[in-house]
Amino acid sequence: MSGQHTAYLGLGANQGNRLANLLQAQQYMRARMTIEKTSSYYQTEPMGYEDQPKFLNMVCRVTTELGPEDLLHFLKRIERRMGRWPSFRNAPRTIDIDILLYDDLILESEELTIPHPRMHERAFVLVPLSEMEPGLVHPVLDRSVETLLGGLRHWGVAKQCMRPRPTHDVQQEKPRVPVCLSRVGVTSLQRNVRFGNGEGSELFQASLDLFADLNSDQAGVHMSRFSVATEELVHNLTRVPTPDIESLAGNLSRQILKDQGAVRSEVHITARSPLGKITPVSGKFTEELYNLIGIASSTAERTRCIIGVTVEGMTVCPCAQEMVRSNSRDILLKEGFTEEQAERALNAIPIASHNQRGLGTLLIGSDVRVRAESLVHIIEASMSSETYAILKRPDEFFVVNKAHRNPRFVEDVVREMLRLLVDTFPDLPDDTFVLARQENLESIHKHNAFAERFGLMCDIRRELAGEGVNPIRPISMDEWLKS
Ligand SMILES: Nc1ncnc2c1ncn2[C@@H]1O[C@H](COP(=O)(O)OP(=O)(O)OP(=O)(O)O)[C@@H](O)[C@H]1O
Ligand SMILES: Nc1nc2c(c(=O)[nH]1)N=C(CO)CN2
Repeated sequence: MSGQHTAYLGLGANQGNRLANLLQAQQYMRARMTIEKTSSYYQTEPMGYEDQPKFLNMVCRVTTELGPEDLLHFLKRIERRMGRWPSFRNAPRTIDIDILLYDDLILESEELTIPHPRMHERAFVLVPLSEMEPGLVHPVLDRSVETLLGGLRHWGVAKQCMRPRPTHDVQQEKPRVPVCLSRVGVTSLQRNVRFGNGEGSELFQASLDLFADLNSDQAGVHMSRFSVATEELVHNLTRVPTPDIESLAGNLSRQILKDQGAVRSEVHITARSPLGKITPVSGKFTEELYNLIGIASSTAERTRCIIGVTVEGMTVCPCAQEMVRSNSRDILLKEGFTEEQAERALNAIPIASHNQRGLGTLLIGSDVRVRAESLVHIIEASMSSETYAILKRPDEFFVVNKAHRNPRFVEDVVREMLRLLVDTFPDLPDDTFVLARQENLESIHKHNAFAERFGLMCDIRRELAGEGVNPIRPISMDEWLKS
């Protein structure tokens, strides 16, 4: 037999920690099958040999590639691994796993009978099975599980509530330290998210930070329930594709606002995204990963969204390059070159300097849609050189040469990003929020170098046009999101 088969398995335990045994058995089973559905857990009176502790029973539906005999042997090995050794029929056990049904198979061999020869007379099998699939038909008796159960006189089974029931709600209690909190949240929640539309969607690995600002009557309590509610919300909203990262951030923030009765909510999503590129000289295809960023903030009145990217590139230090150049000039003069010859030589060849991996970030808050890929290209073009995941020798030379002909400080990169942004998107409205940031992982220092500019598009445009600086302090991202 090959392919996938559907089987129903009955599990029982009446020794040791019964629930732990049933859960452990399922964990072992997953190595060779997918557990598609499980019933509740039932406390059941022992049948057959009655002088023994009560059982905990459950059934599950699985799919497996194992044939019936191999499945039986696999299950028996799990039973042995869990400390069950052959004993008398119906004896107490740490775990018992029976094959109840296997596709529509009817089989009777020396070691295996399918359907299980006693399943139709056992309430500890039929009750959980009918909870899961009442209409399932016994292929030999040609009756549904529900009908078979109706024919049993004594059941002796009781559904178990496995959830702990706390006597009081700790999260609603007055805190021991009487200080109000401003906001609560969940950070670094890792999820796979889908972006796309009806025609197709792509899977991205994402990290989410979610916050709710508390109003005065909530501010005194803990709100740690937030994390449970939020995990569920994120699970539900990320199962289906969303058109883009800002829509997902917006949907999440609106829902948190509603669910938590918060004054304001804020969601930050970072997703690792691929972008295809061709290497500059060898023409090889490479896939670069960059961080796609979606931020949303919701109040009862409005939702503000920001989209952006963080991209890696390379910068060369202009300051060190100037020192090397001046030193090289002195050497050339000492060697007998004239001032003019030395200058010509220095202009003709690249000059050494230290260089670093730079992280450039551009964030845009606007109702006008900006493609993330466009921002990636703007950031890359603002550094000394873009970098590539794959570099053949000629590409490596190209990147080093380009970077050394194009030295830039972090401040230069930020200014260049803004110049290119304004030039590339002349239609972005004046009230668009912009943040440009460069962080260099310095190679000759132990610290990073950092520069940032945030504010409104109208002010940046005015400055770029040489029309002066707005005397009012530029609006920060936090202020813009809250405005
Ligand atoms: N459908 C089946 N599922 C599991 N074992 C089966 C099945 N049909 C036959 N057997 C055989 O029954 C043997 C005894 O099984 P097991 O030790 O589970 O018995 P038991 O749990 O004491 O009683 P019961 O079979 O009534 O549940 C197994 O070694 C196996 O060869
Ligand atoms: N309640 C209950 N009784 C049993 C069980 C069981 O799993 N539950 N298993 C048996 C032998 O497989 C015999 N008797």
